[in-house]
Amino acid sequence: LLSHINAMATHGVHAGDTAPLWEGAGWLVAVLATGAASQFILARLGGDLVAQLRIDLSRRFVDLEYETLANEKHTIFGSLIEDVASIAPLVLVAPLLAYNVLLVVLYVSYLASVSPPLLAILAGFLGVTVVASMALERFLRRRFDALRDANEKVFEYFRYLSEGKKELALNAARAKHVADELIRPAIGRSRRLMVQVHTGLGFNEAWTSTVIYASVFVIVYIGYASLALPQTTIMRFVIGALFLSGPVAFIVSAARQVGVGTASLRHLQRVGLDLDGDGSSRRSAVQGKGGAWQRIALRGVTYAYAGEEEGRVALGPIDLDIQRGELLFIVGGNGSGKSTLLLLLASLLTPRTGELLIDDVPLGRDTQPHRQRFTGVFGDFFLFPHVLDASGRPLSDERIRTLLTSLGLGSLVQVEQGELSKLTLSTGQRKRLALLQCYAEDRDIFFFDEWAADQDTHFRDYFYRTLLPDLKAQGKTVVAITHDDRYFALADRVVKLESGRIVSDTRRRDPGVAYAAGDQSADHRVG
Ligand SMILES: Nc1ncnc2c1ncn2[C@@H]1O[C@H](COP(=O)(O)OP(=O)(O)OP(=O)(O)O)[C@@H](O)[C@H]1O
Repeated sequence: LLSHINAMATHGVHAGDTAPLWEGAGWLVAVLATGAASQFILARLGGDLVAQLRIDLSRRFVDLEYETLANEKHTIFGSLIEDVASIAPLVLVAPLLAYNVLLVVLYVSYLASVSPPLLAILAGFLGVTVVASMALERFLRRRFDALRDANEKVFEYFRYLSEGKKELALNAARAKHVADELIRPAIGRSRRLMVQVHTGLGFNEAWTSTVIYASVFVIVYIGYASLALPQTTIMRFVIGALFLSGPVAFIVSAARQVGVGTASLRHLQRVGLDLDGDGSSRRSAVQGKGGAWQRIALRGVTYAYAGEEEGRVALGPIDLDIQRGELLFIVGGNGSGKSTLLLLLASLLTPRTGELLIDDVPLGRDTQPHRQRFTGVFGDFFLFPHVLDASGRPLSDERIRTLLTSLGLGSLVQVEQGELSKLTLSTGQRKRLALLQCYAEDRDIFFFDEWAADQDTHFRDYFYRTLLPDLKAQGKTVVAITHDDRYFALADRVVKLESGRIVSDTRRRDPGVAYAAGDQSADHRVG
């Protein structure tokens, strides 16, 4: 089309000659057809790439160690929203960039056929633009990273708004503090950085189009004044150079998506979600089974959370042996390390020093099979609506209904194809639903982090006197964190923590006795 327009412009058109019109129309149809086809292919490719990116990212979130984000829940929230949203355009723009680079190559080869000396002048101008753009990109890179971090802070404060809604509704002074002292400055910082980077990029775009017009101006001038080229050559070249400005402008403007997207890629790398890494090894182990065991032991284990001051440990050093089938209570004051101990036992945290042994064999690096031995309810548990068995299959509706009834939830929650109808219950009722999930999973070790704290007296009693002994009777190992001292006597063993150390480890001499006296009423037997 370009060459046809050039031929018409340089040779002229005779009055009444419709042939060039038809030829032009033919070329335009070809441009439309190939343009539409390429856009369709690009859209499909872009859609596939974005979908693949989302699948990859969510898989990596699943694979990511709990420990990595233990202190930074807002990071995961922000990454899922911000990073996916900004990497997607980067992925989408990649094929378009390739397409425009190809156009540039085609136009340049056409221009080379028109006039190599004029192309050399144009290349000089474009070279300056490319070098200036690259320098700007390097300069803005740190700003883009700072912008990503500033947005992270904004997300953290947004979380205050959703999770602290009730507190904020009650306390106008706090609501004002969050809005004026936290959110507004954080948004202000993000806005400043956004203005800086987009001003820089906008300046670069304006500069690039000026350079292209300047190059056309200089080409016309030098073409006539110094190189004494024929008018037709200069005109053909100028039209070609103006065609070239479109793809060049696109490539320069893509720097926005590239800048934001690569900042998000670097952010993912920082939080351990590197898209280049290979998560397949851990994924392959997910299906692994725990295997038979008799004793889990911690030897000289210490743990310190990231960001804690040097030398301060949350737990340890600790030595602890747990026998299969034991009903163990972990007790102690707030912050004494009970939850941390539980996370270490389940190898959700990795000891800083010491090791976890299964039947005297160190656990090693592949912790997945060991984790499959555990099911339980964390202090800050999350409730999934789908009830699955140990191998991930939906539990039968009939079985779920039986469990719901035994947990006093039969009339509150319906079930259809393994999915619970609602999770919006009271805190105590939600904990019972969480317990239902544990029964569905039916693993070797059941753990409970202050499960009974939100239960009414009846259910609390039922938990300690019926549920826990039932689990033990089924051969399960039970580790329960508790403050309910009136039930301590029901455990086989009570381990007490203080300031991260075990200060007492008491075993009952006759583990059978207390259970014989326990409440075994049929209407509350689970399963
Ligand atoms: N995610 C975390 N990041 C940093 N420090 C933590 C984190 N979780 C716990 N800690 C610290 O580790 C220590 C032990 O905490 P842990 O939650 O294990 O105590 P706990 O005995 O379960 O307390 P509680 O009875 O209040 O639940 C505390 O000093 C606490 O400040």
